[in-house]
Amino acid sequence: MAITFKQVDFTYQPGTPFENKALSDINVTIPEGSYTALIGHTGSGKSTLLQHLNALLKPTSGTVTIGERVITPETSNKDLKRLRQHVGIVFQFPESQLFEETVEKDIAFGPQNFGVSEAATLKTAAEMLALVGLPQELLKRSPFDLSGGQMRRVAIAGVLAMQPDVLVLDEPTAGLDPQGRLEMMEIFARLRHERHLTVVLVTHQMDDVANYADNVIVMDRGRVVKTGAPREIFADPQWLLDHQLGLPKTTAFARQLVQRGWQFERMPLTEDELAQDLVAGLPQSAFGEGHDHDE
Ligand SMILES: Nc1ncnc2c1ncn2[C@@H]1O[C@H](COP(=O)(O)OP(=O)(O)OP(=O)(O)O)[C@@H](O)[C@H]1O
Repeated sequence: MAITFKQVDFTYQPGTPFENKALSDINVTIPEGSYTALIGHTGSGKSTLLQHLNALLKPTSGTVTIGERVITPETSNKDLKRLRQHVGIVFQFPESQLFEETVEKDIAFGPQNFGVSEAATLKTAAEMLALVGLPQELLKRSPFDLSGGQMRRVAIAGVLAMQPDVLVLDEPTAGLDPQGRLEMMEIFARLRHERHLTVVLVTHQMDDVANYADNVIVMDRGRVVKTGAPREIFADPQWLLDHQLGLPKTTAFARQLVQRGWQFERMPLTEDELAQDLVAGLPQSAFGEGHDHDE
């Protein structure tokens, strides 16, 4: 499901002393099936744009087309339930929204609200728990007895239980340890392929952008200032610095090598690319006996 913004402005609390224009003239498409990263320094408008993806906020002017549905400033709040089923948003620290007595009931809550039978929703809950990498014995436990990382996975399972076409993630790894972060990011990558999801990731982690995204939207002061593949976005470090953004660690390291005379045919973005390029650029004598350089 693609989502397209046309000439979208959004102003918080218009006509009051707190009036704040958070989005200006947004024209951008999130292509169906893409893994789109939304980046920009703090206060640039990412969360505001994100809330337009399922009409939690409606544009002050312009249109947002979500699949077939066109959202305008006049769109009524009624009748948005279906849309919200198609676009699932995992907000920051989603575990804070858990509330049911058991994990199973929490995951089943959304589909039950849509009138799905209890038996079917409990089956879905079990499936979704497995999908986020948690064991079935947690189903009957209270979500409040789980670790923070497990609680977050349960909350994500609850969003997935609605079978969304688009999964929107607002800094989903915030506060997790490195292993937890990696596992979480791998779950999203797997889900994207298995369930043919369109993924939108709001993040400050440039390594995650380099490793997972195939499309990037850069925001600055309420405007989209650049869109493109990660390689295009990370090609100009000075531009990134000017917009208070960094480079992926691998690219930053590769730049250090370039300053010392190393030549890359393309700037490596991921550890894998860096390792390949380094090995390809080293003389055979750098390797132990028996190593096949082209392996
Ligand atoms: N409820 C609100 N009322 C008024 N202004 C708001 C509200 N929410 C956000 N803003 C303002 O809108 C602008 C964009 O904020 P937004 O939260 O979308 O940025 P962000 O890029 O998501 O930031 P962060 O990376 O810190 O989460 C900021 O100037 C912010 O202060």
